[in-house]
Amino acid sequence: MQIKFTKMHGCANDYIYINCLDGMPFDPNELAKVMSPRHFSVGADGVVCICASDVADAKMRMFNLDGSEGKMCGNAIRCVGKYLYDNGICQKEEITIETLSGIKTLALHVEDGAVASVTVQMGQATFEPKLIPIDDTEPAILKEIEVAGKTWKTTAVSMGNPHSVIVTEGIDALDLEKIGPEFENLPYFPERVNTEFIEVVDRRHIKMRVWERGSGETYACGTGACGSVAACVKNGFLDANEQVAVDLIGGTLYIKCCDNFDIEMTGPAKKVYEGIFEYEN
Ligand SMILES: N[C@@H](CCC[C@H](N)C(=O)O)C(=O)O
Repeated sequence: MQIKFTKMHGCANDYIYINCLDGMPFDPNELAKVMSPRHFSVGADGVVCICASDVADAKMRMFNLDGSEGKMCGNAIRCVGKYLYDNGICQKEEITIETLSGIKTLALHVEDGAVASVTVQMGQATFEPKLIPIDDTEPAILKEIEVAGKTWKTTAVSMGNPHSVIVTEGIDALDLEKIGPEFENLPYFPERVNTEFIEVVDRRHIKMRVWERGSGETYACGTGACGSVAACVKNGFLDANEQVAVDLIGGTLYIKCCDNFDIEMTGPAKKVYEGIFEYEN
């Protein structure tokens, strides 16, 4: 079977985008496992299928490198907006996308006829699973966990998908290939977890590295950046209603967390190339 695809990325969190508006003639979990491995195949952090929706302009389904399905992907949803606009499928500057964690509204920022960046209303961050007691009158109490012989403080946040946010120092030196899998598979998170390692630079600026559930270390994670800013606001490191720059290996995302923890994310969306994959299934 020949599968036409477009390689795109948001802050170097790269996925293989497949137009499934007329149907999906393959098993997407299996396809993600075949197309994603770097050096042996197309190579990406996973596969994103752009599907028809009855309730929004389109539906996004995203699959991690290991074939597992994610409920939401902040970097991919911006690229889906760009794909729909630039290909003349939906040429509105405000569009809606259905995801497994609800319908998201996107504002597309168009330059020279093509989408350059996108602002997404990501919905509300919630402090779940309730790994830590949350008292609205006090900063969140960070849960102490033991991983790789060290004590870390984590705040669990859901952006529709699960995140464990760790504020620490010296994130550039962390050996994520070694410690990442231990965090991903902590018993607190039966569905595994995405883990963000954060350094607070100042009240408008943080640095982040991420170990993603199902994909390993990626150069950026949109939902992770949103969850991290929410956790930092909850714990008093950052202020609500201010735009915060989140520096990732692959670029910068701008995140605003409102008083009620509704989150807005702005970042780039880039197309790299189109191709045809010969799928021997
Ligand atoms: N890179 C993503 C998140 C992808 C899904 C995640 N690995 C999960 O399984 O929850 C983003 O930009 O948000």
